[in-house]
Amino acid sequence: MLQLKQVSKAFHNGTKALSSVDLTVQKGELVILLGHNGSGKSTLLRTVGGLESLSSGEIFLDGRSISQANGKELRQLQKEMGNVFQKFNLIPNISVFQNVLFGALGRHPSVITTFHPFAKKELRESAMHCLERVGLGHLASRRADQLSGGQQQRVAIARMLIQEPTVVLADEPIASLDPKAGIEVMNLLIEVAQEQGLTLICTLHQLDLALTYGNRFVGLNNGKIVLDELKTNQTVHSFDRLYYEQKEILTHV
Ligand SMILES: Nc1ncnc2c1ncn2[C@@H]1O[C@H](COP(=O)(O)OP(=O)(O)OP(=O)(O)O)[C@@H](O)[C@H]1O
Repeated sequence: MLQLKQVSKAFHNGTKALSSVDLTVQKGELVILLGHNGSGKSTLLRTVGGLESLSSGEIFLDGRSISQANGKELRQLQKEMGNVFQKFNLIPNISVFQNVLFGALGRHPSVITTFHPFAKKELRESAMHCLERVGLGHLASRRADQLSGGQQQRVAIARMLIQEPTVVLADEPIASLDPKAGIEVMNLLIEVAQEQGLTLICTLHQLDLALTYGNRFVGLNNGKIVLDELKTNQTVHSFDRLYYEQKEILTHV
């Protein structure tokens, strides 16, 4: 379980990106974070991921504080949280297979044992299994920069899977993709999250896709939570209402 308690974040330039955010996400929930540009979505994900300090408040993963953790504790917590970014962040001039192995560094923290040509058989099998899971086993030896955007994001998902996280933080994972590739990647992300019981927090700008994929919707405006709804039969109607009556608080679609 992930818990944000009265989380606020102000940057040095005075921008208040998050204000008194309270949010509890249960294991296995698929939360879609909505909000217009600058509403605080990325900052929220970065604070949960321990990449950004808090101005006040506290964040817990299964009762352990992320925001108060020391270096070693934070690295342990970060191993349990996988990231998928808008920019795929692959290493361009090495193979797809080696990019996936990079995700295992959290579990096998020695670069030598991870990347040695005779890296542990179990680790190599695991990387191949993750690549096959995202439908790219046949491209294992190809250079990462020779893949399409959709394929690169699949590799990023395989790299996240080998890490064996319990929580996945996905920041606009399909924003760089064309609509068809974007839907394929979202389908994959949701499938693997459901298969493995992962908790997913994903920012999206498209309300229609949010409704398709989320089972809970959290809306941010000016760093504050202004919407928190579970998906029910009524959700579509409530979104219609929110969209037409208060669309400025959600997303410009
Ligand atoms: N490192 C930083 N230094 C100063 N201000 C920042 C920094 N990062 C973000 N901000 C500001 O904090 C606010 C929230 O930004 P954030 O990136 O979290 O929004 P967002 O909802 O993810 O936006 P987008 O949809 O455009 O990605 C914005 O006003 C932004 O300009």
